Amino acid sequence: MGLLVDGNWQDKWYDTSKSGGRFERQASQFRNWITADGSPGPTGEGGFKAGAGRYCLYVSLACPWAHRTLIFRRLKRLEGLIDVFVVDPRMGEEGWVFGDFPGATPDGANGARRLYEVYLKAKPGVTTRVTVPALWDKERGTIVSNESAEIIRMFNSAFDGLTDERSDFYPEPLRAEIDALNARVYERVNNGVYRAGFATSQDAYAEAFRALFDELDTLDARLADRRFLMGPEITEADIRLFTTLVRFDAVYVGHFKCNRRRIADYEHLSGYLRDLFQTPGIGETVNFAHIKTHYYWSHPTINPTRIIPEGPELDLEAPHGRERLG
Ligand SMILES: N[C@@H](CCC(=O)N[C@@H](CS)C(=O)NCC(=O)O)C(=O)O
Repeated sequence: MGLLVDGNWQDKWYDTSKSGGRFERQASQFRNWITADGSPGPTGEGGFKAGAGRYCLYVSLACPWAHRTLIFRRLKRLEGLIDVFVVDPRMGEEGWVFGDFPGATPDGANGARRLYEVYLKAKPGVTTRVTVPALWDKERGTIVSNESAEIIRMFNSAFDGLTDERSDFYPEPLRAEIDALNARVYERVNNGVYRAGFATSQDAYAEAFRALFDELDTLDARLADRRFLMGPEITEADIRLFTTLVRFDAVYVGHFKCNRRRIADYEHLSGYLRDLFQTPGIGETVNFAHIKTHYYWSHPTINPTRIIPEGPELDLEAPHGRERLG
């Protein structure tokens, strides 16, 4: 775990000393957008036109943020257009590296050994954390974006002219409601588990823990009479929640001490998680070996022995009976 400072790699854990033990996630730095015609997107500069084979994605199969982009790539049928390179789940003193863990790949675009080399190629002298996902442009030799929330929006529409896939996970009439829900879920759930797990004071942990479980209760109630968060159809909000829920019982309950309840114990969230897992294109992107190995191996301040638990047994394949909900 570390970061680049003026282009130099420094092996450093998150600094929580100035925030009362609270983990504060830094904003992503590369914020350009791929668009259908290459015009600029909401942030950054233009010149990133959608094209087959021009872009590739660096991901970890362990990472919930990168996982969003993998699901969108699949649901939007972009596999033939955008290659994926998968880092080793064991993130050590050199940060993310390309290694030999089963299911990891070499860097087929830049031949790097460590992901930070790719960041340096994009911007020599940069000061940044080196995170996944990162969307690479082979033509311009730079990172288009390392912000998953924006990469999934690009995938949702920018390549539609090149595929026959017209599904829309961010439909116009639902946008305001999706944005509002995303904001709560990001703060309290997606990032909430990290705020609990990376807290270095009891108060910071307790604060994150309570907000997380209060929000899970609210979401559970919301799902009592609707199949997905916005109703009968899957939207971006579901995919964003899914990648946290699917890691919850396997990792966050134990490793991040998010243990008031398991997802399996929730009346509606449990079936909802199974429903999404069994949706074609979604379950196939889940790799529990990468997920468990990453968290339990890569955070020595939390788990110094690096022992990876054998359990739990999960039954995500079980029937969920949610089709009848509108
Ligand atoms: N805001 C980013 C966050 C990405 C992120 O933090 N990824 C983690 C993996 S789960 C990472 O690469 N962490 C390495 C680090 O912070 O040094 C996004 O959503 O794309």
